[in-house]
Amino acid sequence: MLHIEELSASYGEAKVLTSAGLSVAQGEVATLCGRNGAGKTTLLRCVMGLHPGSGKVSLNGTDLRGRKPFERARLGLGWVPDDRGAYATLTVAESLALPPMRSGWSLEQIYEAFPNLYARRGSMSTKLSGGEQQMLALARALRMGSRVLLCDEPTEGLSPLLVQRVGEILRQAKQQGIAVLLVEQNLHFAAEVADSYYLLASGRVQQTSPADKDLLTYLGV
Ligand SMILES: Nc1ncnc2c1ncn2[C@@H]1O[C@H](COP(=O)(O)OP(=O)(O)OP(=O)(O)O)[C@@H](O)[C@H]1O
Repeated sequence: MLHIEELSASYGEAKVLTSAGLSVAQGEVATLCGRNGAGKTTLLRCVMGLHPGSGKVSLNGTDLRGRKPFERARLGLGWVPDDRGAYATLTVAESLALPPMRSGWSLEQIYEAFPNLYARRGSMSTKLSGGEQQMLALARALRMGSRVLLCDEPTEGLSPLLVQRVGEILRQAKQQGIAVLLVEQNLHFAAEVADSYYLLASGRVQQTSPADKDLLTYLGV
């Protein structure tokens, strides 16, 4: 579904990605691990078209090179950023009422899956707690009808109960054939949802597994 090949990216002279590649199939959750500063967010940003990169990114066989972020979103990429990206001028209900780009979850489905967002539907998005904003970012991607979710540390700073909720929602998305590229440092959480694991180190990506001692040593867990 999502295929990344020989992706390279830099900030000025500093090379962050050098020939990185990975694939995520329909209904698969692929976890991307790596140390702080390894380039995980940069990789997601390149896939979304938010940072320039050379190499090939394709979605269901469609080459995304040269396409703007909104075009990629229309093709089915959903961005769940680590800074949550809440709209400062919209309430929760207004954020979720934006017309879906594709056929996504209904508002009823969203509010059933995210009861805390239903409770806070009249609040300004930026007044939500960090965890609630994280939920809103995920809810918006599902509401938009995204077929591939690019999730950047969706459990960061969440209470154990909310982490569990995110896990349930990702499993539900998987069952619907949605693919997820998950940047996650919490390997215990990843183990509950992931089908495959990749490690980003020295600008390259290699397939790994949570049982791989090298991975655990590398991540210091
Ligand atoms: N806008 C920027 N300008 C210059 N350098 C940047 C910029 N954004 C990120 N970097 C650098 O690029 C490298 C990769 O950053 P990135 O955020 O992609 O890593 P990461 O693996 O997601 O890290 P973390 O786990 O800490 O979020 C880091 O060394 C970072 O300092």
